[in-house]
Amino acid sequence: MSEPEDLTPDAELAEAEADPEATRIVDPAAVAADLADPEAVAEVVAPHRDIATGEGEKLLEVSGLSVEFGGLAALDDVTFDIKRGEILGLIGPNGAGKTTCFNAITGVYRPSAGTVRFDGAPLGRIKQHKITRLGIARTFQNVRLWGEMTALENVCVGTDARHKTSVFGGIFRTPRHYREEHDAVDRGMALLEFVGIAPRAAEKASNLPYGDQRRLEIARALATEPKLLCLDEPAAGFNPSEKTALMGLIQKIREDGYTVLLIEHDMRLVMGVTDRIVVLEFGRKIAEGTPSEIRDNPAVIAAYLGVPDDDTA
Ligand SMILES: Nc1ncnc2c1ncn2[C@@H]1O[C@H](COP(=O)(O)OP(=O)(O)OP(=O)(O)O)[C@@H](O)[C@H]1O
Repeated sequence: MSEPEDLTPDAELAEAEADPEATRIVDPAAVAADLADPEAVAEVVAPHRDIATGEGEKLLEVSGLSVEFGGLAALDDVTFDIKRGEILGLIGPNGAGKTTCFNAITGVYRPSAGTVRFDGAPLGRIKQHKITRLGIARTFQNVRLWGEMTALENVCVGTDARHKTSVFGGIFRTPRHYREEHDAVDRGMALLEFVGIAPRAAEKASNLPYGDQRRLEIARALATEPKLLCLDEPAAGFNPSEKTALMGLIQKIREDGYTVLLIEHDMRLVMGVTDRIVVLEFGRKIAEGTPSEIRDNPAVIAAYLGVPDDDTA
């Protein structure tokens, strides 16, 4: 079967990939002229997502969630919800149960009690990869990328989660397979531009500066077209100006129609970017409210007392 002409990967990108002497820096405007237009990029980044939940209604409902490790209750009867279109912060001192809560929602851990409903249906005992397909994507506390793959390839792997081509289609290179491959490259480039690292598309992920690796992780998570994006300490290791830039990116992600669950240690960032905050301590929810309500909440102040600002979350 011959390759349909309009479905071949962009020539510039293929050339850059083939030339070992190349600087490995891709000019995004040469790969796709549309990347120069932020609105066009935002549209490609957030295509129509099939979300049953209405704007402002509960997208995720966590109810009575408990997780135990041996005798230790890492999460104890925790209840909260995330409304579609909001940025919800999940904070608490070290060991409070934030990551455990993420892991229980995303199918890494099995809760010992409680339920999680997502987009109107119970998640139950669903496997991790199925949760991605249902529309929950996450980044990790420690960056997890395919270091030997380029930035663009890392993102295209994310778009793969949405592809419909069967194994047969992949082996025999059906027109649909080519179309999806081409779409993945276009969308991958738009995602890299959206998070601010398109010029580094052809660089190996392991060669990217740390801050760009964190942005790449976010792009890869967005590539799966999630209904809910879970960010686990995305500003870890960032300097103040990188943190400010990250706040801008998180706001941009929300403006593009995504719902965000954010675990973050930096209080300035959490207070500045979230709509509501849930506070955990020793596995239990001790407070919930707007950033200003949380800032003045005596239980929260007590939980953090004596802990310098940058070490809290
Ligand atoms: N896989 C595990 N096995 C045993 N105990 C665990 C496991 N994961 C977490 N814990 C324990 O559960 C509790 C909650 O940990 P968790 O990592 O969820 O906290 P956290 O709020 O995310 O902390 P941090 O801010 O330090 O990342 C801690 O006491 C931790 O030691």
